[in-house]
Amino acid sequence: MRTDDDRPRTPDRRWAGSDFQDPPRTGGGVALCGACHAAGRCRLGVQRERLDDTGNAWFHVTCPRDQEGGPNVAHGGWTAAVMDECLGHVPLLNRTLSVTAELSVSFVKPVPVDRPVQVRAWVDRREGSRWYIAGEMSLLPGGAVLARASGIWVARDPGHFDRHEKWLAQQDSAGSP
Ligand SMILES: CCCCCCCCCCCC(=O)SCCNC(=O)CCNC(=O)[C@H](O)C(C)(C)COP(=O)(O)OP(=O)(O)OC[C@H]1O[C@@H](n2cnc3c(N)ncnc32)[C@H](O)[C@@H]1OP(=O)(O)O
Repeated sequence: MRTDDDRPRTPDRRWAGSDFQDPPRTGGGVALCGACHAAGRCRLGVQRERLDDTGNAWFHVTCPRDQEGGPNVAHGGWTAAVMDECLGHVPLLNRTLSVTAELSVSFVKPVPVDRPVQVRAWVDRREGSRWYIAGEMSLLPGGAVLARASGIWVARDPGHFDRHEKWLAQQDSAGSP
């Protein structure tokens, strides 16, 4: 009987012909990752995104109730994931595929669930293939800062995921230690 562990690992047809630099987007302009494409929405609660003409990227986000940690506040993992997602969309909004190499998050205040918050993200600088990106999450409508993040995203060519599949197959064929 086939199990999840021996399913074929080649990317399925959702990615066929994709250049990974122009992923599917929601009506609110939100770029969708693989699992969220299947769900038809960003499961983290990112509802709108846009890049303005000064280089700032703006995101409207609501923490879903199923990401609650303490009473009525977000799990810290949700906050970190949203900052990874939003900051990682900045290269995509500039038509560049990248992956997160480093991410640092400061949790300034608890993030309320079921209440819209805003994330602003921007490029601090670029060096070689590295994008140094920062951002902050703030409460609406007052603008109190809830979280700050910064990190490094590394630009990748579209062969990144194929190379990973080959690397993984090599690991598997090497057998257990
Ligand atoms: C698809 C549509 C979805 C659509 C929508 C989805 C959007 C999702 C947004 C969230 C993004 C993610 O979570 S991505 C998922 C989480 N991240 C990952 O899976 C990444 C896993 N790590 C890796 O693949 C690798 O370690 C890399 C690519 C980061 C680095 O690989 P590498 O083999 O070392 O690459 P290499 O060519 O030697 O180095 C490239 C450049 O990166 C620098 N570099 C390498 N590692 C690091 C590091 N830890 N911190 C800083 N810089 C580093 C090197 O100095 C070099 O700079 P220079 O000399 O070129 O200047």
